[in-house]
Amino acid sequence: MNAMSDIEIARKNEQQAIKPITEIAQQIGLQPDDIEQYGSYKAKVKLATLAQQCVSNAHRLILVTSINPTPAGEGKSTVTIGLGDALKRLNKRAVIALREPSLGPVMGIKGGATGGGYAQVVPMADINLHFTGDMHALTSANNTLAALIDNHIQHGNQLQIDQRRITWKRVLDINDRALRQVVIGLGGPTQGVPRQDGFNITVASELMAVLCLATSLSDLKQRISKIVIGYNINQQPVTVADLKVAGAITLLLKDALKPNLVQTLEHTPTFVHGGPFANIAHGCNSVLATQAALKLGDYAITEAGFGADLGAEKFLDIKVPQLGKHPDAIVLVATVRALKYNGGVALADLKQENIAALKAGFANLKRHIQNMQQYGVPVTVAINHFTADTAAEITTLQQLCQALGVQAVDTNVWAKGGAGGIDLAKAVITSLAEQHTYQPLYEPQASIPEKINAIVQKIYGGKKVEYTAKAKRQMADFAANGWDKLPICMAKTQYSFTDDPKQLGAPEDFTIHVREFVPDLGAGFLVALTGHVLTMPGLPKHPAALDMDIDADGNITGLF
Ligand SMILES: Nc1ncnc2c1ncn2[C@@H]1O[C@H](COP(=O)(O)OP(=O)(O)O)[C@@H](O)[C@H]1O
Ligand SMILES: O=COP(=O)(O)O
Repeated sequence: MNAMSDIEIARKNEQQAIKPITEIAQQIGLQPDDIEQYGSYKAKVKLATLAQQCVSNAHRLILVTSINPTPAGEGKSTVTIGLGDALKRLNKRAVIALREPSLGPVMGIKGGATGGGYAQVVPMADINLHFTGDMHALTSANNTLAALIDNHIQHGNQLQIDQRRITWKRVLDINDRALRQVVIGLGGPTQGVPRQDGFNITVASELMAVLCLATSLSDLKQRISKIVIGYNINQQPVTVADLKVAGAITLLLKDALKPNLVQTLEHTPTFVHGGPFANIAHGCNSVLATQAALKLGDYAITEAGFGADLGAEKFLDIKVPQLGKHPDAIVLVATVRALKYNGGVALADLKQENIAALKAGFANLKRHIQNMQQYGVPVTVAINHFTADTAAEITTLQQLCQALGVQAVDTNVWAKGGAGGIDLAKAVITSLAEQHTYQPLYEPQASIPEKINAIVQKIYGGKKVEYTAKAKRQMADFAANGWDKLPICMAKTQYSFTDDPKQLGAPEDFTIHVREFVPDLGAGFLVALTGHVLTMPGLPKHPAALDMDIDADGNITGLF
């Protein structure tokens, strides 16, 4: 009999075992008045409730990251959920914090963001589709700002905005390459002012990053005020505050700011909030959700997108200063399949045993281990077990990690849920007892090139950085504006330490090419666009949408 799909497992659980969200909230001390229900199984937590709680030093933060992934992903969300369930089985007060899905990957190639197998959060279809409306609120807020910019130009352009230098893009939460470059305002004087524009995917919007880093409604509005939407005819920055619309944009996000509460298949409380990708944005769920997990549980388990060179680096160097707490342990998810892929095996051949390729691809995991150890945080490797993995491959991988002094735990949460993560949970608990001194990668007052060099040389393993003439001009302008003390958010391919998605494994002595910067002053970081990374992905030849369906009774297939 074929294994049940993610959606089938979730549907069976939702019919038989899912608990009312009020019971899940009560598990972590939240009363009905502390939450706003969205149906029986989803809720938002009131900001006033969260503001009344405090983070105890006894509470532990566990960050889950991974090696460079195959296109399908290597199981960070799955392992994060399974680890939370395993800690709960060990009678620990575990609370999970995840990012929320974008419809782009859901309809595209990656699928949802609710874990998989028996390590999932539910209600799975609700969360992966429209959830509590946060993505739609962000899309509306972003595009309302875009409309207000063009309206300002239409009605006299008092701020003398240079329509050739508007950096604020429209967004949609869809992978749609046809919208990357568009012309708007056609049709004559009453239809707007013609100009070139384009769409990003909603999760790449600076408003997503602002929502994920804001710690209150007033902080949200202050951050929104600082957003640079473009430049005037004297090439001076124009902000949302200049347009006097920060209040309106904040108003549109008043509910989206509240963290969403759901549960795992094993009823572990889980906050799912904010969903920036880690290749084109900072890749971390919200500060508010992570703080909620820390305040309401003894063990907060959270994840950051793609490999540790992206999501974890951005968690540690961008989110931690806002969160006010660094991870007490890091779990690095590795899969035999992705290591063989990094060792040169084609996607179609990853199910065949190949010890030599595993050993070759191990260089990728080794670099990620050493990178995370640079921050002074104990690292445990979670081997996310796939059915095709052989005993020889698992043993080889464990021996290679042991030679580095790092424990690699065979983790089977996809197939067994929390029961498959007990060994990992015990290893993490042991690592939490290790004394350590946290060491950020760079100091905030370092220059932009110094910060980027630190990331490229200490994390990516590269040798140098080349900047286009435009990027060099921007760095000079940023220094003149006093923006150069902000952290850097590297926009780079998720498949490689380099900015070439085909360079797998652990390349050395390579150059990173920065083509331009985007100053996200609201979020409080500078985005460095490298290589050909896209902020509006396209759909693949066979998008997941082709395999989706819903029957007359509402039963969904093809969602994963
Ligand atoms: N051990 C496993 N065996 C089989 N499929 C898995 C396993 N772990 C994860 N998956 C599947 O792989 C996909 C990616 O998992 P996910 O946890 O979303 O990865 P990430 O968060 O790293 O992107 C999901 O469809 C999930 O069901
Ligand atoms: O930003 C990407 O996140 P995943 O690694 O969860 O796909």
